Amino acid sequence: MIVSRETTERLGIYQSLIKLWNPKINLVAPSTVANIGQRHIEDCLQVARLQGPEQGSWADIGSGGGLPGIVVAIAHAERPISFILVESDQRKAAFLRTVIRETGLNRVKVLNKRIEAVPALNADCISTRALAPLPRLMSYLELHLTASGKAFLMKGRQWTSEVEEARKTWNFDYVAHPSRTEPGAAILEVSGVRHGA
Ligand SMILES: C[S@@+](CC[C@H](N)C(=O)[O-])C[C@H]1O[C@@H](n2cnc3c(N)ncnc32)[C@H](O)[C@@H]1O
Repeated sequence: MIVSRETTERLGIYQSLIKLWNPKINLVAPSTVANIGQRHIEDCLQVARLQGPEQGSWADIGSGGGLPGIVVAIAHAERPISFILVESDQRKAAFLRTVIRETGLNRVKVLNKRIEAVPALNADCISTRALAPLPRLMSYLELHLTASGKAFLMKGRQWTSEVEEARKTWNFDYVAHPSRTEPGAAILEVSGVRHGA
């Protein structure tokens, strides 16, 4: 992926805002602030490098400080995709709105609600990192992903056992993309989610 000057500038603004707000609202673990570029930005750019939609709608759920939602929205700013960042915490939602304003991301909106309380989003793509175990994520995907849509779920080292657990109650197809930033972790590309083993 070629990273344009505009993308680099926006990512720079985003990192500065995380550093500014982090002492007050803990967007990322304080121990990782010195290494935001590799630990968070590069980690999330991996999602943008996978084969995602060229247009349509993309929901990032449990966005927190915008990881991976803001990073992907910056990387795909030229694509006609409307992004929606779902985040239940009011202060984090305020942070996300500030980032959107300061970076001029005009296709990104914030929904300050719990994902379970949001009417079906019919998203073409859903992303998430560190929100919930896979079985619970499946129920969110069933509700909010279009039938032909796909999800990118950033999972830690325990992803194989989470897949096993989810398989007990859910049918789904997946491809595991090994993480380049965290050994053993993976980005699960999931589609065809339906209830029943
Ligand atoms: C562990 S943080 C991860 C944040 C971000 N995705 C990251 O990787 O840094 C989980 C975030 O999800 C939000 N959250 C938790 N449950 C939620 C729900 N049911 N609906 C919407 N947001 C939720 C929390 O407020 C928190 O900001």
